[in-house]
Amino acid sequence: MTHPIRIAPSILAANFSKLGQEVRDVVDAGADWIHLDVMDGHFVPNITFGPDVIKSLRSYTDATFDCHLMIAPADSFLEAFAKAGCDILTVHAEAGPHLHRSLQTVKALGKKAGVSLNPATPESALEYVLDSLDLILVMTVNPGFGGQKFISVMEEKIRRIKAMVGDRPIEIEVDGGIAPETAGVVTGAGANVLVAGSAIFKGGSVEAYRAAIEAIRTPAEKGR
Ligand SMILES: O=C(CO)[C@@H](O)[C@H](O)COP(=O)(O)O
Ligand SMILES: [Fe+2]
Repeated sequence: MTHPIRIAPSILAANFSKLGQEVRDVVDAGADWIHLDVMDGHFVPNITFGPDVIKSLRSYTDATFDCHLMIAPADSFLEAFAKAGCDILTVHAEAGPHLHRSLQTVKALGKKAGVSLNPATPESALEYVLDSLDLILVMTVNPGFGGQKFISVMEEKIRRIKAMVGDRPIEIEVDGGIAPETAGVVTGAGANVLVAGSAIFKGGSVEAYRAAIEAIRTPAEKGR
């Protein structure tokens, strides 16, 4: 199944003092989804924001809220993120303790379910949960921070995941170091959702965001 290319700006790189306006501006500039990086200072060595901040952003746009949960364990917080207005809840396979149960909980909350894999985690971790998934998030950097370099061996991993997915209607998302230079590489390997933080938010205006999104979308479309 072929999904459209989607550009999902990560607000981790936005101006946190005016997040609502940043979300509105980047959607006006052509963003398809808003990527929300939730970090707990335990699963990853950084802390960001939780469901209350997401809830306060919900009134700024109808765009899909794509929530990347870098928290362990995630299960006791899933309901709060669902109620905050997230559309997709992605948990890490490494966060445990029961990945299958986490995915069933997300589905029971009426949300789309995603699994993310750290760079060192093999794609075989997905084998027995494939039929519960709406999205697979391939980390192309180690999670925790924006502005890191794309790990090029992840191209092969995306390719293998694309083959595993087959005809299932699962979206393949990539996250970390996505920029005009890497966009075509990841879509050529099979990804269709491209998260980008620093490559989009560096400009600070709607016009700059529009140019940055197009600078990723064009090679992403060509790379397919
Ligand atoms: O999940 C993460 C980092 O853990 C990402 O979503 C980053 O926010 C991406 O930032 P860039 O690499 O695009 O600057
Ligand atoms: Fe992310």
